[in-house]
Amino acid sequence: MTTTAISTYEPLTEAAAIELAAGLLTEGANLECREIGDGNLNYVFRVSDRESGRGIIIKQALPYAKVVGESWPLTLKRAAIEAAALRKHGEFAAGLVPAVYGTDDKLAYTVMEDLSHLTIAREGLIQGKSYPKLSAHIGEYLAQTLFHTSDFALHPFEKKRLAAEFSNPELCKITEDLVFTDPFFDYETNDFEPELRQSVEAIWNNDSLKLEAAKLKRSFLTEAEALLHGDLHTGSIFADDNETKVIDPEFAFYGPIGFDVGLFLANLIVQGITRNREGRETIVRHIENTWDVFETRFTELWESKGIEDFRDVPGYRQSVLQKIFRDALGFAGCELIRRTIGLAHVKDLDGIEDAGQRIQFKKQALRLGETLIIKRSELTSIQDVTALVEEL
Ligand SMILES: Nc1ncnc2c1ncn2[C@@H]1O[C@H](COP(=O)(O)OP(=O)(O)O)[C@@H](O)[C@H]1O
Ligand SMILES: CSC[C@H]1O[C@H](OP(=O)(O)O)[C@H](O)[C@@H]1O
Repeated sequence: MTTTAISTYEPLTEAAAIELAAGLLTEGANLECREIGDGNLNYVFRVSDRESGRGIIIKQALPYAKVVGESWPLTLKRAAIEAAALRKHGEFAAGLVPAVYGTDDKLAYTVMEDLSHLTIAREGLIQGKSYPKLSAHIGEYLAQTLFHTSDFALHPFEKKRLAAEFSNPELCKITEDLVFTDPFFDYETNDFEPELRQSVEAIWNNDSLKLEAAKLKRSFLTEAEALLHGDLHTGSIFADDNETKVIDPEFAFYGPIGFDVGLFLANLIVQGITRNREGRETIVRHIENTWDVFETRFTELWESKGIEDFRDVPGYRQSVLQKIFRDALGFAGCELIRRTIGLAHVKDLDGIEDAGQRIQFKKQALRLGETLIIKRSELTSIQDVTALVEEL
């Protein structure tokens, strides 16, 4: 795709987005455009042909975090990272990410496949949808993207080249602060109802919990295991009954494999907390199936494509998967806590209108988060985890 005549960064308008899209949609098409971004950080323009309804998406980074405003400057490079991660992950999980049609680093935008025929999984799950293929698809996505970008599959030179290409310090700092640090201290970014103060202060005063959070943060800071999505929550997944597409990898970087796995599990758990017994079963099955599919496919890839000299040493693969599982539970615990009392909440919980019920669910989320962090070495199977959700 060619770049525009605009030579310096400026935020796109709907009219400018139509101009950019004109060459990509059918010539002479009668185009319309709407800014549809509902995330925390970026503009998302949908340009479509009024007659056919066919569209494309132009996602543009702003030089600051949209949710806070200009007082929180943020690198424009995140747009290039997101496009490169979509392309790299697409090499291994084709069909599970949107196609990228073009990028412009100066204007910090990516042109990609329009997925408007699907629904954001968080929204659908809140409405009670079950998405029968969601966990099989995400388990597959996790195994393919994480295995193929790790030292288990790549020559060490290529792995380190990719790790350098995906250096993403500003976005990582957001996660280091908002997921791993701020919720564990009385910091002003935190945001919670007064009814939760007692539970929150118990977290701030719990040194054993904080010790484990510190270890998890250190893993996130130091363990360059694979190219992560970096923010794999259910708001970053489009789905229907047959299709699943993972979007928004602007937090991509080389980090611990369990982080992507844990974030997805945590966001399923949050949804499970809000459901009645029957609805919760669907979520429990998704939690179990995500791990089962991930573990099975990772094992197959290990055996068929693994290049590590120690690959066939008895017990090595099992120890790698055990570490990923343990890390995933710890990271899931941190995600549960930060989505409840940190800066960035989730609609699954905040959208509950009955205040008493909302507070009860949030307390459950905090308790489960603490348990996953503290007991991550004792929970040895995914059924140990789902038992905790079923017991609620
Ligand atoms: N490829 C796409 N097709 C259709 N809608 C999209 C697409 N990408 C993003 N969107 C819409 O824009 C919203 C925000 O996109 P997202 O990538 O999550 O932005 P942010 O980085 O700001 O969180 C999504 O929730 C979805 O509604
Ligand atoms: C100020 S960024 C807060 C939060 O937003 C990101 O999510 P998304 O881009 O999907 O809206 C990420 O989870 C950050 O932690």
